[in-house]
Amino acid sequence: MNILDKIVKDKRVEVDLRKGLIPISQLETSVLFDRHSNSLAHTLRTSSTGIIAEHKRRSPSKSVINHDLNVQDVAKGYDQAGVCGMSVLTDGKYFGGSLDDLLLARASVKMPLLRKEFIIDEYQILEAKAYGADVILLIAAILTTSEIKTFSELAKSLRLDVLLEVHNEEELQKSIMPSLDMLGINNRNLKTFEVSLETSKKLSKIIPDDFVKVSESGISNIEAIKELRPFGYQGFLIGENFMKTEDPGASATTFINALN
Ligand SMILES: O=P(O)(O)OC[C@@H](O)[C@@H](O)c1c[nH]c2ccccc12
Repeated sequence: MNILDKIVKDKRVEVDLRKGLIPISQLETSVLFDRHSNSLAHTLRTSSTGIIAEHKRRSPSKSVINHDLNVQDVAKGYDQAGVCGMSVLTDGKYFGGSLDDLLLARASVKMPLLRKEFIIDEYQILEAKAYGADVILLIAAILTTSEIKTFSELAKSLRLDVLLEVHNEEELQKSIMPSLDMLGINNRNLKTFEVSLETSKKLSKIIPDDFVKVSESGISNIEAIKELRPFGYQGFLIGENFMKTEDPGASATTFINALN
């Protein structure tokens, strides 16, 4: 079993437990459920930098990245740096995150927040809304075409943006549909952890222009961004490069200043 299969197997158990404890009717009464969300796709379309900065304490590929920070400090730092949005990992077992991280980030900043999660059930989309997300991630490698359709349409009905992540042409072909806002090309293969910017370059050619293109993972310098822009990318998702430093916000500021 590869790591992605393991994560999904654990996730199904976790989601069933959550559902048993907190009914959907309770999620819908959250004060955040009626909050007007901010569109990340719109922000990226009008931005000159396109940086989406991630909060990630650890990962299966790198183990510990940073366990010493408060998510609210990281969020405020990223906000001051002028990033377009923040991605908050909410998976606990493999990434050391939680829905509380999302809630605390929401309480700290107004910018678009992405719930970075392995979504396999509609329930998690309602949770995303209830905990203050503006955007959800859907990972094509773990979903069927019909799930992508149902999940993205539910997200749209809640006024959440949808970032659909793919790693190869087959995943892209099975996923393209009008209920998506952004297409994310993951430079990291989630099954083998191999990282290559070539993945973004190669797949850019077959992404229709209606979607905002986001390049994800393994971006560690501004040269990578300059290399990817000519391929039509308007969004760049960066985690470890910022999170491995003592002050991710300051690192994002330096990075963005160098880009301008
Ligand atoms: O830390 P990096 O290499 O900059 O990558 C960030 C982000 O792209 C990565 O965390 C990610 C992309 N897709 C995912 C899906 C699940 C968990 C994590 C991810």
